[in-house]
Amino acid sequence: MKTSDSGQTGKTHQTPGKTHDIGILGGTFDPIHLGHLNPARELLKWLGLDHLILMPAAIPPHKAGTSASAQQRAQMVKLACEQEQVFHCDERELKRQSTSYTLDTLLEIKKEHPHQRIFFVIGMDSLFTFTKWHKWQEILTLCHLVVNTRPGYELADMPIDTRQLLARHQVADVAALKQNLAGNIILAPESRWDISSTQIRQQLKSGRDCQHLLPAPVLAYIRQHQLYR
Ligand SMILES: Nc1ncnc2c1ncn2[C@@H]1O[C@H](COP(=O)(O)OP(=O)(O)OP(=O)(O)O)[C@@H](O)[C@H]1O
Ligand SMILES: O=C(O)c1ccc[n+]([C@@H]2O[C@H](COP(=O)([O-])O)[C@@H](O)[C@H]2O)c1
Repeated sequence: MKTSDSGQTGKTHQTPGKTHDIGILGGTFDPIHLGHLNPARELLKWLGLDHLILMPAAIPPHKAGTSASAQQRAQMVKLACEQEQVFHCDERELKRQSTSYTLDTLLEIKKEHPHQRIFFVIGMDSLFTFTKWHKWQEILTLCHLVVNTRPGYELADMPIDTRQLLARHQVADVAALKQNLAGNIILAPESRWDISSTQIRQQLKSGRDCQHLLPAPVLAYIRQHQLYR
């Protein structure tokens, strides 16, 4: 598949008559799994997007390390995208030689698309640490945050910082979100997928079956390259 200068795969990004809003799901994707893809697919319709960008992090800011290399993780994301036209892989973070800060990525995208609204999609676990992210206030000047529910991370258990963040930035519905270019947080409808990359890595290591947890081509790649053993 062709890659454009921005590092994005060569699929069409904007369909005439459809929204030009940009949706991005960033992740370590070590490996990408159905807990990423299933809620992401449901979000498309809800947000009125025609596609979603999957952005593999080369050097994830808050993780001690990764098991698969950045190239292998990106390759698995690309395999997942080949299966579904609504997902596009953007490899720009792999091209930077530094920590994959979301702010840097958003600044680049905003420069390329100054008038487009950006929805940055995260899971509830990421929301709970968002106020520890690099220059998080500045991130909120560039995008809206769209938060997926995630088993094990309940609203009732949210840290005080997150509670205060939501008090200032949360909106109740997509119509309200679309009144602003950036700065809001919205909680997506309940979509519970009790799947994590950690769980998959552990299951693969102990020889257990994972085929119900990730796309078949991704599992085939893992086997072919003997990852997570
Ligand atoms: N099952 C899930 N439901 C909702 N969001 C998820 C789920 N799994 C991951 N996410 C979100 O997707 C983004 C990327 O996650 P990441 O690639 O770190 O996967 P992970 O399963 O959390 O990995 P690990 O277990 O290695 O920490 C994060 O914002 C995370 O919150
Ligand atoms: O910019 C930051 O400080 C920052 C801190 C933690 C996570 N992120 C981004 O959030 C996304 C999910 O991260 P992770 O570690 O849960 O895979 C991914 O795109 C990361 O680059 C970004």
